[in-house]
Amino acid sequence: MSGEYVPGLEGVPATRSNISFVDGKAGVLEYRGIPIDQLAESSTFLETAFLLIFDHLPTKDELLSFEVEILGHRRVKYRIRDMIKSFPESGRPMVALQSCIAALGLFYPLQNESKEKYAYDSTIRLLAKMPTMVATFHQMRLGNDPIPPRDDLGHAANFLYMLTGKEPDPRAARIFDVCLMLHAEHTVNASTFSALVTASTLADPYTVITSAAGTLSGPLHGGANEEVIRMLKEIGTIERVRPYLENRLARKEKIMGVGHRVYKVKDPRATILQNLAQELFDRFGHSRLYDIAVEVERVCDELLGQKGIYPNVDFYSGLVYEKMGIPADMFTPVFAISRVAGWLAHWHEQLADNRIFRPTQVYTGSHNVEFTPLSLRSYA
Ligand SMILES: CC(=O)SCCNC(=O)CCNC(=O)[C@H](O)C(C)(C)COP(=O)(O)OP(=O)(O)OC[C@H]1O[C@@H](n2cnc3c(N)ncnc32)[C@H](O)[C@@H]1OP(=O)(O)O
Ligand SMILES: O=C([O-])CC(=O)C(=O)O
Repeated sequence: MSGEYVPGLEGVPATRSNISFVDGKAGVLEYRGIPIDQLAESSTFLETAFLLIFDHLPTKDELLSFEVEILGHRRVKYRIRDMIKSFPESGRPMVALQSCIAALGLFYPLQNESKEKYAYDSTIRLLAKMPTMVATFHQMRLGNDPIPPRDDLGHAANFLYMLTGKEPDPRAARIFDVCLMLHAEHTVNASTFSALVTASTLADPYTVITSAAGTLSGPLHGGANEEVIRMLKEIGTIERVRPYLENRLARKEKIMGVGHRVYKVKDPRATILQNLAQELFDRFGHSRLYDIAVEVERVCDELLGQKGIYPNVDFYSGLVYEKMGIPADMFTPVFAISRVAGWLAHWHEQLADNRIFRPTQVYTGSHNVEFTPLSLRSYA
């Protein structure tokens, strides 16, 4: 075994998995072997979640009963709503979501049921309740009562309704459902790795997903979608794109929404999201931020293309969400209500062949250092 330290574990396999596949040079992403563009064209988020978690496309009956079960678990206990009400309105929605997921573990501990039933029920609860908890926090921070889920609306449409208070246009709801599918899974990314590590200790599923959600929130990972919109607004006009990017690079700052550990070409999800953004703008009115984003992509290709840095999934998603009336600080929670499908799939896979994660380190400290009594310590 090599003891070589690899920063960021680049290229180091951390697990064996048959859930998804990425070819970063060809720009290919597959879930259970199915290319992402086929799923985006023909599937739904819940069908894709079933595929990821249960390793096959559901039959009609399987899909119906999965959808019905999720629909039946959308509501959250009034004590969770009370807890959310006590959160500061200015608090970050990802922290609120993380706290809510952890709290689910208090209300739904493993009791007398079999581990298999508990795993299944927890899977349904997390998929069903996370959207409601995200929307509840948003309504409550605005001083409103939470909007209860509507049984006549599908998963995506119901979330948009609970979040914005408006029933979405059916095509907008379908576009949002495709966004959920595109974000559902992506091999051993940072948050999934967190989920695997926590799962490997045999922690309960709510703790596993809490770990993963915390990791997703960072600006180098899922938090980048929010940063992209801020950046586009800060740039403000097409003329300012090049000087803005050049200044940022001169200060050695990253450009948000571009670059990827695995993709060295444009992320296939960014291509689909860009097409969805264009469709939304054609139907519901143009966004000047979209023109700025296209120019940022063009100038980034010029300045960073030779390093293999191109738009990732976080680059165009915020433009789609903004057009749907989703506030910027909700973009990462939206990512989480989708990615929970992938986290759960990896949790199931890890438990099927578990060994606790316990890597090693390259120690760079001293040895046999003599203890200095407090009265003699001075670091001036
Ligand atoms: C859902 C997701 O998680 S998708 C990723 C979302 N994150 C972002 O959009 C944040 C911006 N992007 C980044 O910070 C990075 O590209 C990451 C975190 C995604 C990948 O990081 P790593 O694989 O560790 O790449 P690393 O940071 O080592 O960069 C390699 C080189 O490319 C440069 N680079 C990478 N990304 C960027 C960027 N966004 N802007 C400018 N330069 C970049 C680095 O400066 C470095 O250059 P150097 O070799 O001349 O020093
Ligand atoms: O794979 C990664 O490192 C990040 C990413 O694109 C994702 O999690 O969707």
